[in-house]
Amino acid sequence: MAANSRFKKLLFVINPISGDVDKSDLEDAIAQYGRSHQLEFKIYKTSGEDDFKKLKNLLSEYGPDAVFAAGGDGTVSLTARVVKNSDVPLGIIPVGSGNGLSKDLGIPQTIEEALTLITNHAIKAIDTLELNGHPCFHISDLGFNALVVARYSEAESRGPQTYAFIALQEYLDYECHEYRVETDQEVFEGAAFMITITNSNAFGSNVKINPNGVIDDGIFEICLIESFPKMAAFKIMYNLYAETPENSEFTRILSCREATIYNYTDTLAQIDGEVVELGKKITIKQLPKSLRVVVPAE
Ligand SMILES: Nc1ncnc2c1ncn2[C@@H]1O[C@H](COP(=O)(O)OP(=O)(O)OP(=O)(O)O)[C@@H](O)[C@H]1O
Repeated sequence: MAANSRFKKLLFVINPISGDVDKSDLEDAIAQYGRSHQLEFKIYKTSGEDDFKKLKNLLSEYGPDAVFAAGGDGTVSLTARVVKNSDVPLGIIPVGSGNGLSKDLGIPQTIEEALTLITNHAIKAIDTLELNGHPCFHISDLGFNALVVARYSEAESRGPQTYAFIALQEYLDYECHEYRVETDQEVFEGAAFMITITNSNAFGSNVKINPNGVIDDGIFEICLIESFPKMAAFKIMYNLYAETPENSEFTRILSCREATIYNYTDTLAQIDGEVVELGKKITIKQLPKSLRVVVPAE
């Protein structure tokens, strides 16, 4: 991890709708921080249409020292795709509902504190993943959670209560699906409740699906929750929150450098909070140290 030079010119990507909160305070806070630290900056507000292309153009025209994503995991993922494989680092101001990657990177969770990383930070190069060519910067999964994410994206209200309500409704009738997971180390074949693919540790909800994952070690994890009797759900959840998934006989973590998953029934998949069509054969590739991120100085 490199301690880094001062940023002088910044691009902020603000999602006006993320986390269901008004962003005028955020814009005021950015303007104030910019004034007091003599920063040149631009704000790009996402529209949900063509943002990737517009941001790619803005990145090359404006030439910022860093790009800060102010939104939830979807906005972070959009901005990460824009700066990936460039020298421009990604900063995060967490103003979504989950903010998973920012928590895993130790980024402060208030706007005021997150802004201080502009002037006092380190830069870390992290590994990212691709699932059938779709980039993943935090967590992907197949099965139960992807179904809940799909229903949540269509829900009229947002927030953890809505998510928990949908999860409970879907859980009661959920049937596990059959998969085959081939990694460079081992093979799993059987029914699973969900399969999570990640370099990171926890979902935005703080469920530690992969407590020992290291985001820049060249290795990623496939976390299996195998088919289990409904009565075992509480114990599984307890062990996930307690960071002891190994205490549950229904969870298993495969560490690997590459993998192929056969999703025989083509169950739903989600990548960083967005539902994606991946088909029945999913090839997972790791791209070591392919994204530079702004993190707290040590
Ligand atoms: N101006 C806009 N109007 C409507 N939708 C938008 C707009 N800008 C971005 N979006 C949509 O917002 C979604 C991304 O939201 P994001 O993930 O950042 O916030 P969130 O869902 O509240 O937080 P989290 O992912 O942390 O739960 C994308 O689907 C994107 O298309």
